[in-house]
Amino acid sequence: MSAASPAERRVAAAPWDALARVAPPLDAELVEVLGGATAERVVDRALRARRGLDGLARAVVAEAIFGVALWRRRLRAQLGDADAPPAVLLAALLRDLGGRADAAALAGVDAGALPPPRPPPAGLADRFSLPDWLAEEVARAAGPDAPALADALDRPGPVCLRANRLRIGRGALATALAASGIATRPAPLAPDGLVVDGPRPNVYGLVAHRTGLVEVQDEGSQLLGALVGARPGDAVVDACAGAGGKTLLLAAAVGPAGRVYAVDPDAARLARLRVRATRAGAEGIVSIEGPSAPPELRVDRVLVDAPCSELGALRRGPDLRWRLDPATFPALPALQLGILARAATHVRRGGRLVYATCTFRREEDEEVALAFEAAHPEFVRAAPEADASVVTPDGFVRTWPHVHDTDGFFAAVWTRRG
Ligand SMILES: C[S@@+](CC[C@H](N)C(=O)[O-])C[C@H]1O[C@@H](n2cnc3c(N)ncnc32)[C@H](O)[C@@H]1O
Repeated sequence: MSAASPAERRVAAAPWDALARVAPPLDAELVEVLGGATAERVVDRALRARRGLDGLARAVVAEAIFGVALWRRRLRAQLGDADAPPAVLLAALLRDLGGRADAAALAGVDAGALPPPRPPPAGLADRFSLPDWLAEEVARAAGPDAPALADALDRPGPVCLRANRLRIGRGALATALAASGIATRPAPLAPDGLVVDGPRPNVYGLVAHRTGLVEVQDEGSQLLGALVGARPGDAVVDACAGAGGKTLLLAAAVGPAGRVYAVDPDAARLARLRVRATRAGAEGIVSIEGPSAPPELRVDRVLVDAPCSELGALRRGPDLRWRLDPATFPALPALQLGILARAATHVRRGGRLVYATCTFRREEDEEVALAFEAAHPEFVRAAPEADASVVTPDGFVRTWPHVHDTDGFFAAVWTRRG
């Protein structure tokens, strides 16, 4: 068995002493999260029901609920009990990953309820608490790096911010954040990105956020937006805009003289996009509800941030892996190829097309890109304008949680023959 991994050490570093001050115990919340409720919402409700808690106790409530949600498979394996009650799983989290001798008392269970400790499991699925199908995907995608990738998916990742160029530059934003006690450093892969150093701040409570100076956006997501290469005055189609993470970046790049057509079939996501656009002062966004833009529209650049299996974004939630249904994956490549081919019709001659996903499944990534190229010789693969560390030998872009400390993204870039 190898030494403790960063994700395992992270559990051991939590301020577990504070759990003694958490009342009532978290049993009901642990039942909810193990039953399939969204971990973040369960934590919110748990904290609202215990308003008097100090900061450390609040932090430990989140660690306990997220920890049991994430590590459930590992804990059951170490207990040798697939039906262990939630409070016993919490005690096992504290003992077997947290290294706490007082685990049973802190978790509020009888010492006799905990079987003797076993050595940590060696297999990828049990050790890193992955469903079997995900362990197979991780092993297939990362080969000998599979334990490192699995470990990175078991950690929340840093908070990455994006300076809204319409309102402020990266350096000035860093100075403003420092004045609010938030230390940052420039994100190496994203020109407008700042990675937060130190404790996770409540970014949404900041004046800088309310006034549209800053967005929370993973560094890899910012990199994808930058690959589009949008310039001031450009017209861009964001073919799968969703709630607008990349739309807002594109709107900042094209500036007041440009246009971003934000297309998505999901009305609720587009509504969120419009609220965010107003806050960001992004006036050139035209939202289009539906599967595609009007057929006659021709633009300089098109981004297809396609719906996908989202395996590269699993560190965003400790419960996500248990809610995904791999039976839905085989239908994705045909959907992705259809969206890509339709969106490509909007690229003017000489214009640029970017296809992106947040997964590391080749079937949704390289294989979709290669099938598109084979059917559309008018699109020529272009060298991505990105740091060499994210460009694959085939000329695609790939970011990895365990290598770049970003979510796992894929991208392909083409130019339409002039
Ligand atoms: C990966 S998400 C987009 C995330 C967004 N670009 C961002 O940066 O925040 C994929 C989006 O594709 C949309 N979508 C689903 N089916 C679609 C289809 N057939 N055509 C176009 N978009 C679709 C979904 O509603 C979802 O918002």
